[in-house]
Amino acid sequence: AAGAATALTAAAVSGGPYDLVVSAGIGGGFTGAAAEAPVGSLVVSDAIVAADLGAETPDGFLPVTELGFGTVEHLPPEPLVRAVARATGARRGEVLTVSTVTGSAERARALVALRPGALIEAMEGFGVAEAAAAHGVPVLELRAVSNPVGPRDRAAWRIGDALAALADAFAALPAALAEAGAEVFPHVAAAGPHDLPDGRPTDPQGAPASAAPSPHARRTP
Ligand SMILES: O=C(O)c1cccc(C(=O)CC[C@H]2O[C@@H](n3cnc4c(=O)[nH]cnc43)[C@H](O)[C@@H]2O)c1
Repeated sequence: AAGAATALTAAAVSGGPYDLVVSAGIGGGFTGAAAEAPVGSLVVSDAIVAADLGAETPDGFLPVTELGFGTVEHLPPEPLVRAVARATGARRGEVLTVSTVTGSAERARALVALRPGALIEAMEGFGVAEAAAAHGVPVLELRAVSNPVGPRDRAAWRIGDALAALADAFAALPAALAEAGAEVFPHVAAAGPHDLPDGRPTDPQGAPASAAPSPHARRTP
């Protein structure tokens, strides 16, 4: 989140602001719920949810929104979610941000009871989404399932498989961005294909046609 905030600020100050923030990585897939995400599958967020941001009370968990401040979810643009799900084959659902990796079936059930639309949990998305929201930039979370959510079993983690699925998804992302196009990025479409901040031409997906790295497609820590 700190890296995303810093990169967004630096880009805005230098006159080449980002058009989209993507929080990507591996995560734990919920199983046994109405919808589930098996190991190796991909999930694209239709909501990025801070699942444990709030207060515990004798009567149960209260999200910060019920305490009267803050927010617990950010909603990526629907046309973008649709296009990314189609282009990558990802399941679409809620991506939970937690501060502790879930380690019991009881906690997994509690999370699904709290957020029945949850497909996957990870640790960074909500903070990244907060940074994007502060800059008015749309955000998306894309996760590949490395492990089932539930009793801790490090031997069951399949990080290599998940990262391979994520790399495949990124290869399909430019087509999804082009499909979502003007609906999600009207200012980019209005600027035309030759209007990158440094004047370089773009390819049909809006990426720089040259081999040089794009100011619109940078990675942050
Ligand atoms: O439990 C361990 O022994 C252990 C060893 C290495 C790494 C971890 C992590 O917690 C890595 C967290 C990292 O991966 C994402 N992630 C992956 N699976 C989950 C999950 O089931 N719940 C939450 N986060 C997960 C997370 O976003 C971090 O980037 C643990």
